[in-house]
Amino acid sequence: MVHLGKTLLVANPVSQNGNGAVAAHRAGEALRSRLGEDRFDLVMTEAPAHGKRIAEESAGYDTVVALGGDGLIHEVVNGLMSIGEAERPALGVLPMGSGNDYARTLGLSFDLERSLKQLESARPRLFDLGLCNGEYFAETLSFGLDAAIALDTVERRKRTGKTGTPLFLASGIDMLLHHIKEYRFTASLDGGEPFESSMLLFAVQVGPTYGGGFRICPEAKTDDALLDLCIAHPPLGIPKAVFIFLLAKDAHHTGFKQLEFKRASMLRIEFDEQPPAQIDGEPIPSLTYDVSVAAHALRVLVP
Ligand SMILES: Nc1ncnc2c1ncn2[C@@H]1O[C@H](COP(=O)(O)OP(=O)(O)OP(=O)(O)O)[C@@H](O)[C@H]1O
Repeated sequence: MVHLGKTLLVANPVSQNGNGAVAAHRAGEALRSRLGEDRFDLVMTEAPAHGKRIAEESAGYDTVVALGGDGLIHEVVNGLMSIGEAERPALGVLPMGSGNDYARTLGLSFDLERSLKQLESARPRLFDLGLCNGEYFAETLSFGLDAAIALDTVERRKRTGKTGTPLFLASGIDMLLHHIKEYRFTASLDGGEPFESSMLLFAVQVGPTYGGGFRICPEAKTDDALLDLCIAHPPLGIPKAVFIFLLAKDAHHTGFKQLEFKRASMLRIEFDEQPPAQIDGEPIPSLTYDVSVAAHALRVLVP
């Protein structure tokens, strides 16, 4: 644990429907006793966007551990990336979200005691980030149907208290049945000739999953300096769309001819009409998206 160095724990007390608060105290006690009083601090986020501001000020630390879900990790990553490389702390994660896609990509347990043990023996590795319209993403950026699902889960969780896969399945089925829509776009990959097309879903992934474990780009690697894309083209009827969506949970969707898989380190997408769009589960509304990979940009602690 000494290898974490001076450590700041940034915890979202409202993550996972409020479980984050108790988990933060437990993790805080464990880390403080192992690292020592003078090498550990804990700050709870007080509102959306606070996690980013805390991380922006973390240059004196060796490690910043985010305890929360993908939303908090997104904020902390963006805060860390505002610090110059030489002073930038490494990122650690204690998963306490409802989707936990980044934690899944890192191979972390969702059980706090186990993830604390994993952090103890973790080693830093340089991982890629995505960058979209000036905002970094750790795992996922997507447009259309899958973004509508991701954004719907936030409202639905408040309404129903559902979390994890049941939450994403409920949102997914509802969006597929009632909100499936085509969007026309012009895209250019790696500075190449722009092409026009239509999509129902367009995912740009650093890691393989989104939506609480849907393996949309199963081959995506976090350190290959490339973004993995999955584009679902119309026509795609509702029954088939539901079928493919369910198959994607276990990465059995890749053979369908409506799905196109690509890799790029840079892309520009212009939509005719603003689609639902999410970046690590948070909305990112626009008509034009300039996306690139920030290769090996962040030291991340992995077991
Ligand atoms: N004290 C707070 N009060 C209200 N919202 C907060 C607070 N701290 C952070 N947030 C916001 O809570 C949102 C959700 O947090 P987080 O991602 O940590 O958990 P989650 O939604 O349970 O998990 P996941 O993103 O994996 O589904 C984030 O957008 C964050 O900005």
